[in-house]
Amino acid sequence: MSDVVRNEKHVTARIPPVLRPEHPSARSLAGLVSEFGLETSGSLDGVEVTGVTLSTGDLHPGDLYVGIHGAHSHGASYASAAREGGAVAILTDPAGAEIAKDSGLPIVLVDSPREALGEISAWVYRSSEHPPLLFGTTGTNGKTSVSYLLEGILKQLGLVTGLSSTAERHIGDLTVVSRLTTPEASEMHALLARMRESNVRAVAVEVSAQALSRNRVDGIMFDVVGFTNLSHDHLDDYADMEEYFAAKLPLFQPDRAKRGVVSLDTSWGQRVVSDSHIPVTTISTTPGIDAEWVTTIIEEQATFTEFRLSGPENRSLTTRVPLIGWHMAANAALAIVMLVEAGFELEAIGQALEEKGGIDAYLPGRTERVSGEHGPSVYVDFGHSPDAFLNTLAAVKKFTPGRTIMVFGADGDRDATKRLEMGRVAADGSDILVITDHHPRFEDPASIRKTLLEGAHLAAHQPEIHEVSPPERAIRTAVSLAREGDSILWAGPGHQDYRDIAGVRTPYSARDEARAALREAGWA
Ligand SMILES: CC(=O)N[C@H]1[C@@H](OP(=O)(O)OP(=O)(O)OC[C@H]2O[C@@H](n3ccc(=O)[nH]c3=O)[C@H](O)[C@@H]2O)O[C@H](CO)[C@@H](O)[C@@H]1O[C@H](C)C(=O)N[C@@H](C)C(=O)N[C@H](CCC(=O)O)C(=O)O
Ligand SMILES: Nc1ncnc2c1ncn2[C@@H]1O[C@H](COP(=O)(O)OP(=O)(O)OP(=O)(O)O)[C@@H](O)[C@H]1O
Repeated sequence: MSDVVRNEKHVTARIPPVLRPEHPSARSLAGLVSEFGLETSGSLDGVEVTGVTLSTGDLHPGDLYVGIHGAHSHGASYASAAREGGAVAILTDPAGAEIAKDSGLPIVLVDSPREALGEISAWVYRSSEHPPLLFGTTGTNGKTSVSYLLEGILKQLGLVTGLSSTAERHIGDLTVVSRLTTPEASEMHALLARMRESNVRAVAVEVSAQALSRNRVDGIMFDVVGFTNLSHDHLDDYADMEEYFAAKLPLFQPDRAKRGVVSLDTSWGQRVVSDSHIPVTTISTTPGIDAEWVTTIIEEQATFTEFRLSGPENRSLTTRVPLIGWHMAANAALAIVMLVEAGFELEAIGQALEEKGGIDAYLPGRTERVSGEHGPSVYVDFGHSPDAFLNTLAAVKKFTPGRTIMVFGADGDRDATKRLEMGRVAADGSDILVITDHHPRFEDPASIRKTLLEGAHLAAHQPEIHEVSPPERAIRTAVSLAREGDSILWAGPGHQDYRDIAGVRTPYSARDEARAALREAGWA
């Protein structure tokens, strides 16, 4: 029951905690104000700051509470609550200063608190002093995978590592489930400070487009950044693909990163190369694409993909990634070249990997096989875009002598324009399709399913189609239809431990549901 919070109305999954330094050092507020040349009101005498937060829900005594103009309210309206919780001052914009003027807290004024947050948090937490090696990965698909693979290889090279991803944050052996893909800047710098306490030497950070648009990695200089690919997603946040692409680009500029590695597997990669102002090297898995590093698939098995990575000066390495699909080899190769760009010798990487027969990494909910020796193979995956479906279905089909059954739904209150294409790609690549619900949030799940069905009917290939709600029933339907030799791909939920139903985080694990469905069907 430790991951579950009960209240009178609902059972909700616990919101994971923010990782902060255990022994923060106090910094004088007057020092901060003079360092950044800021205007203030109220007395700063003797005020010491030990942390920074954007949210009263995460507040610690000694915090500088930062009031941002949010989508629903102005953070400054919680200034009194922040003071009661032990905040020592508020940093906000002029509108926020007006709102917070009677809170009794000293006010530090900036034009844009979000834009100031990264540098100020870095100063408070001293996180940019002697930083670890920092790797940042962006792109539509593969960010989490590249980050876990980077972390795995760095561990094999003997380093104490850290990870910030959609699924989890890691500090050495400590694991905490994530909230956002990329945490807010105040949380990011707190995380880096905590990592320093644990002697972390290298950190893999997943950087979403939203993070770049919302200043979440400000105050960080990445040693190497990587670009995986760009395809249709997040067009609820961005007007079109051009705008979505433009949101990713700042990561490849000198104020954020020293070097970059860009995959040319989607044509957007070439655009990153042209528009970046840092030294970049290129990589490709696609035959015929002219890149400095080339990945060639050598062998594909149900438990691994073996590939050769060849680069400049006749350097090459052959290794295995413990995952299926060319895209996972592409992710692993990108991670290796990012390490080379950070100064690791390819030969040393090869030797370290050889000791375990390849890359040693566990990626929760990324084409994760949850079935046993007998019965259908069941994979739970985090794919929630047409391109992710395409690649994952192709990988699963390679190891499926029988029929491919796909179970999926779509996010409510997120990019609705991709739903038709998700339905079409899913239908094209499967023999049986079970359309179900994912996180409906505040949308009507039946209307989401209707659009997915319409998309499925647009496909050139028409599988047997079932519409089953909720997903607990859908996976049981899929298992009941499956035979030995068939595969079930359940795309969407991946590692997640809850479903968002009308704003309530209902505890839920697709991996556990799938295992239960198999057991009930006698396939345990
Ligand atoms: C849409 C969006 O960006 N929302 C972010 C925003 O919340 P908001 O604007 O709705 O905040 P609000 O409710 O108006 O409140 C204003 C401020 O008052 C604070 N507050 C509010 C209430 C209270 O009691 N006390 C309090 O302190 C809030 O923390 C906030 O700072 O500011 C919050 C920081 O305080 C963020 O956590 C929150 O991210 C939400 C959770 C979110 O879902 N963001 C999405 C868009 C996102 O970033 N997604 C990407 C996905 C990437 C991928 O899939 O590849 C990601 O990186 O995770
Ligand atoms: N290089 C790739 N190319 C295309 N699809 C991929 C690639 N890597 C992973 N995928 C697909 O995308 C899904 C999500 O992978 P991953 O979590 O690594 O991506 P992500 O960029 O972190 O996604 P998100 O932004 O949602 O966190 C996988 O489960 C798989 O279906």
